[in-house]
Amino acid sequence: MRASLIQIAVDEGESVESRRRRVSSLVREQAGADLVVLPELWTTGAFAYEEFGTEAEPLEGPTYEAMAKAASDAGVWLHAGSIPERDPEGPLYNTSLVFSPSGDLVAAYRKIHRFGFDKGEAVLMGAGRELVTVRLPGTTVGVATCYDLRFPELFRGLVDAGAETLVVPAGWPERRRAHWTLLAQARAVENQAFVLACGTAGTHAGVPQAGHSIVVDPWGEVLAEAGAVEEVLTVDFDPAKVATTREQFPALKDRVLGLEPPHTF
Ligand SMILES: NC(=O)CCC(=O)C(=O)O
Repeated sequence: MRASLIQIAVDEGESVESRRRRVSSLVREQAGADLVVLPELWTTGAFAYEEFGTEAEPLEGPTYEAMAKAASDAGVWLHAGSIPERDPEGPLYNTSLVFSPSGDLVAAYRKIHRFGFDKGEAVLMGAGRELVTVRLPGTTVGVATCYDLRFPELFRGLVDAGAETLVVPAGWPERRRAHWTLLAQARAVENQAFVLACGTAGTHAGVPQAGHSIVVDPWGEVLAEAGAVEEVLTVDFDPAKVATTREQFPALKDRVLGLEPPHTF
């Protein structure tokens, strides 16, 4: 299976419309890949809080239209990263979109863990409540977004739902790049799954982005890692390695569930 992670530079000098056109072209150039992955909130930037409201779009808005067309033009499965979604009956959401090679929307995932503690995304957006997996030929993909990477129970839920490949679009800052790499490897090892984590490059809202998109195999080996600037990271991987890893080192089968409540002495 060939995956291309497009690590987009999200800088303030470029308009959303221009970036959308540029990203559409980049997706089209990936014809021949099986799966293409884009980062989190690449239209605005994950830290450009002031733009969430002004650039929010309905689920089937301009980014949906552009990405559906780009996926079908390229004939690829496209995890189009996330958009600030305006729900006509609710708050904004940080929503990921997944398209089939014919350009049909096959999944939408509203980010569950919002970043910012008492500001930013955490107060400007609503929280999703549903885990999402998508059946692709050869592998079941579980989706999560950026800050979700810090919450192992979400990923274990995806594995329990059949996920073998974990796809994580992000807008991760340079300041915490060490956490990004470590957490991507940890989620791969503990879940014996591939992790495809696609971040942004550039600087927006004064926050330099980490880049360093990464693909990790179920044994925790880094198959490919991007640098700091905009780049397409292409990797070939064998989804069957999930089953062999889980058979040969069956740690997932040793889980002990339903423990008694803690005993405090
Ligand atoms: N956009 C995000 O979710 C940022 C997450 C982050 O910076 C962190 O977890 O650290």
